[in-house]
Formats: sequence, C-alpha cells, structure tokens
Amino acid sequence: MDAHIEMAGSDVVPAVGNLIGASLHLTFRDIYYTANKGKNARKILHGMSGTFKSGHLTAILGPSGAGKSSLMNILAGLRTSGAEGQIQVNGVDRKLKKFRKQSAYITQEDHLLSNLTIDEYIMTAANLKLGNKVSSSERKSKVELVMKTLGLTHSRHTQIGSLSGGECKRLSIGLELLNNPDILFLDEPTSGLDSSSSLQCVALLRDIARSGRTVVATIHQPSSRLLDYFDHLYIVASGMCIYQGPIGSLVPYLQTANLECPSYHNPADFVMDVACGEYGDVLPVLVSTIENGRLVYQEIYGSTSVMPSPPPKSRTDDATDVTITVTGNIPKKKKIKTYPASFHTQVAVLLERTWRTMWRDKMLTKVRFVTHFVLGLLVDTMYWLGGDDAASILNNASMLFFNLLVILFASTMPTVVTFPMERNVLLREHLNHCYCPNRHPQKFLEHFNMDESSYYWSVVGMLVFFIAVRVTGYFALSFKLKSMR
Ligand SMILES: Nc1ncnc2c1ncn2[C@@H]1O[C@H](COP(=O)(O)OP(=O)(O)OP(=O)(O)O)[C@@H](O)[C@H]1O
Repeated sequence: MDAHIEMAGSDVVPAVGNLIGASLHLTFRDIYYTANKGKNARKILHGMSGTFKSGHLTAILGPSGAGKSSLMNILAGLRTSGAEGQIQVNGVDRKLKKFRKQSAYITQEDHLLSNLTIDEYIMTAANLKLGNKVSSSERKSKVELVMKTLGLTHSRHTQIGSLSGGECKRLSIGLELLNNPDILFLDEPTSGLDSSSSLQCVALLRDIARSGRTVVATIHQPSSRLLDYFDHLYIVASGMCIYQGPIGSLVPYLQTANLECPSYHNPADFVMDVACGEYGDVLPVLVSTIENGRLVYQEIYGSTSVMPSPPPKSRTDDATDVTITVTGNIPKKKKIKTYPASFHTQVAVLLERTWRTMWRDKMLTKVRFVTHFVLGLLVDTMYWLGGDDAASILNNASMLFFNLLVILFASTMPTVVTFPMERNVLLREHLNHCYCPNRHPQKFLEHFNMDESSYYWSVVGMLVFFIAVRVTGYFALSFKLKSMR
C-alpha cells in the first residue's frame, strides 16, 4: 500500500467507527427484469439470487452489458417496473419507502455544483438532510466528522470545480453518509479515477463497510490489488450469476469447472474472459453450480452452501413489482414525515446556496443582467407612451401580461432546459428523501411515456410557442397602434 492510501486509511478508520450503521443484510431471490413492453420487450435478468451482508464490501463484477447496473438499480429500488422477485432486509420483505431512508445510491457521475466549497456543500446538505431536530452544534460536529472521515479537511475551502476526481467522489460519498445510511450502493465508484485514487476510494468504502454497513459497488476491470479490498464477489454474466463468494475462493471455484487461471494472472481478468465466452460455453455449468446465486461458495470447505430461504407466502406490493410477505394483521399505515427540514429551512438554505452560486458565477449573472436590460428596452419601445391615453387600457393590460410571461419563462427556462442533466441528482436525492421524495423524475418520464429525445422536443415546442406568442403579440400591437393613430 502506498503512502497515500495508508494516510487515508489511518484517517478514516477511527472516524468511520463513530458513524456506526445498523446491520442490514440484503437478500434477493429469483430476480427477473424485462426492459420495455410489448414488441420491444427484452429480458435482461434471468432469476438471479444472492445475499449481501452488512460489514462486507461487495463487488458486482461482470462484462459490459451483463446486467450489473440493472441488478443494482432494482435492489436499490430505483427500478421497479418490469422487475420481479423477492428482496428482503434481515429476512423481512423490503418496504420501499423505509428502504429508501435506510439506503443511499451514489451514481457514476458526480453531479456537484462547481462554485461551492466542500465546507459549504456539506453544510448545506447537513442542513437539509438532518433538519431542525438536530442542533446547529451537532450538525457542525457531524460535518467535521464526515470531512475527517473522507480526508477532505485540508481542502475544505476549495471550490468543487478545482477538486481532483478522487476528492469529488469522496465528497459524493460523504454527502450520502450525512444521514447515516445502513446500505450504500455505488455505481462504478472508481470510474475515471487513477489507480492510486481508486485504491483510496475502495479503502474508504471498506472502512465504511467495517462500521456495520452493507456496501455494494459495481466495478469494471479491477486490478488484483483493488480486488483484495473486497470481501465478497458477485459475478454477473448475461443476466445470471456465475459466482458468489469470497475473492480467495474464486480460482478454486473456477477449477471445479476445469477453468485453470494461469499463474500470475489477475483472477478478475480471467473470470471476465470466461464471462465473455472466451473459454467456451461454460456459463450454464457455472450458473447451475452456484444455482444462479442461491448458493455461496465457501472458501474454507471448498463447497457451496445454501442461502437462508425466505418465507414463501407473498403478495405484490403496490409500490413495486417485488413481492412482499403477508403475515398476521396488516398494521395501520403511519403517516411518514418525508422532509427532515421544515419548509422555511429548505427555502432559506436553498436561497442561500443559489445566491452563493449566482454571485460566484459572474459570467452568468452578467449575461442575465444584459438579457433583462435588452428585454426591458424592447418592451419599452413596444409600449412607449401606451399608458398616457385612457383608450390604451388594453395595451397596459397586454404589457402587464407580457411582463408576467417574461418573468415566468426567464426563471423557469434554465431549470427546464437542464432538467435531463439534473435528473440523476434529483434521483439520488429522491432515494435519500432529501428534497423531493414524492417526485420521481424517471417515473415522471415513464408515466408520460417520454424518453429524453421527446423531452427535448417538448422543450423546443415550448420555445416555439413562446416565440410565436411574442411575434403575434408584437404584430397585433403595432397593428392596433397604427389603427389608433
Ligand atoms: N431500457 C432498456 N431497454 C433495452 N435494453 C436495456 C434497457 N436497459 C438496459 N438494457 C440492456 O440491458 C443490458 C444490461 O444493461 P446494464 O446497464 O445493466 O449493464 P451493465 O452490466 O451495467 O453494463 P456497463 O458495465 O456497460 O454499465 C444491456 O445490454 C443494455 O443494453
């Protein structure tokens, strides 16, 4: 381990120890996933099972297009339509609403506002996620702890735009750690990082797992050094599980199917080649040996053991396609308070954040000033002396209407146009019940059967409509002015 990693490790372990997570074991059984409906339906996952234990860092490994992200999205509750199967937390069927509070999902790309410093970013997130019930001093100490945990204390006053890829990734992880999730899902946390930063990031994840959390990460082509940090390996090929168990047992397991990993060869590279079919059609053998993830390959005994079996009776949960078990009386629905921070706190915190980003983004602010000034001049020329005459009362009304339109569109347009880019951020925040627990952007698009291209077309349509309203308004007004003269 190089000096860089050791520094991160020694910084991280005691600090993470203070952020203890409840032990939640995640078990899933017979997960099927079909993308799209009707003619375009495509089966992606074929009855996968598995178990991810708390205190373990699990890697989901597999070639591109094998179904890693699909599986993780289903387990995280991000994807529900088209998915079937049973998902349990500590042997009890997953309740999606509760599970979203217990888990966090960190996407591959870091969607961070570049103008804020680490300090400001974490404090803003703490104010929103921890809410008013946690005192200001407690919030501050939690922020300090998270920064120390992630080794970000030294760069606390650096703006996000100037951070390295590794620091951005650690910040994304830190933001999710604030509300102390018990299960952490990470989609390709090492993508775009150099080997040293990747090791540092995975070492951090292992320390987080050691504090009693379940940490699951999809990973692409890990080096053998990186692989050593993981406790548990779950290998996916063509939507099925071909191995589940400790890293050290992978090579002996492959030997049972007459697949000999060459000496000094990275087992991860070898198993990827196997998964891609370079060693013949061995996938059915491997899938049936491990029973598509129902079994865990044991390192010590060189054998497989059966996962704890979930109870059989089930009905379909209305929020998901995943089945849930019915036992005894159904408890009365409790009203769950979705926002930790009050409405006023949210408004105040977000206004402050917006003000900071606007103030620091001088270029955008100048462009906005110029745009409004030019628009103001245009409106002025169009309605010049319109209000002097009582007969022009209609012009006054139309000017007020026009101004309202400008204010409305000018303020909503940036949000509307950047919505697809922001979608992942919203999605993540949605999962953590941060700001918008009931507004699921992906669901919103699915509901209206919209993909991103149709979304863009609707934005273009709105723009055309806006321009048409303005042009007709202008001609109608000049015609009216002429007829009045
Ligand atoms: N909505 C969809 N419609 C059609 N095909 C889909 C859809 N979603 C996923 N797929 C397909 O399912 C397969 C698995 O996708 P997934 O993103 O889970 O793979 P992956 O293992 O995570 O790949 P990568 O490592 O490249 O991200 C891919 O072939 C993908 O094209």
